[in-house]
Formats: sequence, structure tokens, C-alpha cells
Amino acid sequence: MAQSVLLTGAAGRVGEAILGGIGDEHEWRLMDRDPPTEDHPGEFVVADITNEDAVREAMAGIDVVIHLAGDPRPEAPWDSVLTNNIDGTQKIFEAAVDAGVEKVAFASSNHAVGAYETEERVPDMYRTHDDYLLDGTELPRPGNLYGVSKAAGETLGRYYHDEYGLSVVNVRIGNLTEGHPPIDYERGQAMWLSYRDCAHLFDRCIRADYEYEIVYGISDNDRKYYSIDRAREVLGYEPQDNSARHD
Ligand SMILES: NC(=O)C1=CN([C@@H]2O[C@H](COP(=O)(O)OP(=O)(O)OC[C@H]3O[C@@H](n4cnc5c(N)ncnc54)[C@H](O)[C@@H]3O)[C@@H](O)[C@H]2O)C=CC1
Ligand SMILES: O=C1O[C@H](COP(=O)(O)O)[C@@H](O)[C@H](O)[C@H]1O
Repeated sequence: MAQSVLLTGAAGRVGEAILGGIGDEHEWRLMDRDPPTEDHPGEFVVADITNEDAVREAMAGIDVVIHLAGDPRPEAPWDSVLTNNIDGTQKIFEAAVDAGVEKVAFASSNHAVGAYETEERVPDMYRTHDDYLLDGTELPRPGNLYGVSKAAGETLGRYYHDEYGLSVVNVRIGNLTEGHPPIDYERGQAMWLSYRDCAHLFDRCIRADYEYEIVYGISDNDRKYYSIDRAREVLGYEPQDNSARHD
């Protein structure tokens, strides 16, 4: 059955991948502080997620929120991640609970755990002979303030799940690129997420039943240092792409 989905950050790259793949599958309300530049399904709300009134209005009648809006730069300064990624995310969760939303899928990041990539482990951990694996049960270990903001978003989700029963899935997205994996970038190839797999993964976040989850959002790359087992088990994620199939 089609669900009513609020997609924040809809004008960005991840939004493009999702709408390109499953734009016909659900009833969409799109939200971004930038207006749309292309045709889009559903209605489009131009608003900032730190605008509480606008967020509350956009949340009315919504079943599921996919929350992408935020500053995606690993080098983003504290002022920006504090406002856009932490304060904005809190406003999304609060309004979701008040509106009776069932599920929120939060766009977390590999950078929430970036500091596991220690000098001793890299570059071997990016290569097929190495079996080092993170599975989502590890503590956050950010290597920058952007990663700190993503860990904070995951913790906000934990709070809104435990206190209010909201279903929350945190997707620690790897490196999304269109068409082919990052070139000459071993790390990016190990955490590649294709557009097709991205759309499918967030479709599963809309449709599956879960409580509070942390999963990794990458394709089925031969070499991966993030496990996708939990995403398979809980969400029914079945990725089709693999960075090793590209030169
Ligand atoms: N692209 C990737 O490989 C990865 C992305 N992510 C996360 O996924 C999300 C989306 O990333 P991308 O699409 O790559 O970034 P993007 O910069 O292409 O898109 C983000 C969108 O959010 C909007 N936005 C930012 N702050 C906002 C605010 N305060 N209010 C309303 N709209 C706002 C922007 O206008 C933009 O359209 C981000 O939260 C990012 O941290 C996480 C890991 C990897
Ligand atoms: O969280 C994010 O991660 C990806 C991959 O990180 P990188 O350090 O390998 O570039 C990044 O491309 C994206 O912009 C960011 O939001």
C-alpha cells in the first residue's frame, strides 16, 4: 500500500537517487530550503527544517519521514552542523512524534564511525584480504564535527524511540555516486552506495517494521568494512550493485 512520506532534503543527491528509483511508489511531500530544479512527484514545501512551524505543518498526515536535510560536508563547521544537523533533526523528531508519524529513517553517515579507520588499520581495511568489519553495534567514533552531528542525530532517534515509541532506523550511508563507484578512491569503493541500491534501501525503510536500528547503507561490494547483514535481516535489503564489477 502506498504510504504518505515526507522527504526532507529532497533537492539533494540522496533525494534525487530516492525519487529517481521509487518516486512512483509512494505519496510524497518533499521539503527543502532550496526550491526544486526538476520535475518531482507530490507536493514540494520550500522551508528550512529549523523553522518549527513549517516543519509541523509539513508533518500533518504523514506516515513515514525520510530525513536527509542537513549539511553533508565532512569539513562542515560547528555552527552549521549544530543548526542544520542537530537542531534541525531534533525539530523533525519532535514534530514527527506530535503528528503521530510511525517511522523515521535518518540519514546518518560513515563519518559517525570514521575514527575506527586508524593509522594501523588503513589502507589494509579497504582491501579484500582484510576482514575488519563494523556492524552497527559499535559505539559512534566520529573523526570530525560533522560525524559528531550524525552521532547526535542517532542519539536523538534513540530518545524519541524509547520515550515515545517512534520507529527509527539510522542509515549510515557510505559514498553515494551515480553510475559507477568513486574512481581512484579505495575507501569510497569499499563503502559505495549505488543510486539503485539507495532507492531500494530507503524503500525498505518505508515498508519494513522495526523498533530502533542502526544499519549501514552501502552496496554489496566485494570488499566492505561495513556489514550489511542487519539491513538485510531487519529491512529486507537486497542490494544489486558491487563496486568490484566496475573498473
Ligand atoms: N551523499 C552521500 O554520499 C552521503 C550523504 N549523507 C547524508 O545524507 C543527507 C543528504 O546528503 P546529500 O543529498 O548528499 O547532500 P546534498 O547537499 O546534495 O542535499 C542536502 C539537501 O538538504 C537541504 N538542506 C540542508 N540544510 C537544510 C535545512 N536546514 N533546511 C532545509 N533543507 C536543508 C539542502 O538544500 C540540500 O538540498 C545528508 O544528511 C548527508 O549528511 C550521509 C553519508 C553519505
Ligand atoms: O557523509 C558523507 O560521506 C560521503 C563519503 O565521505 P568521504 O569523506 O569519503 O567523501 C561524502 O561524500 C558525503 O558528502 C558526506 O555527506
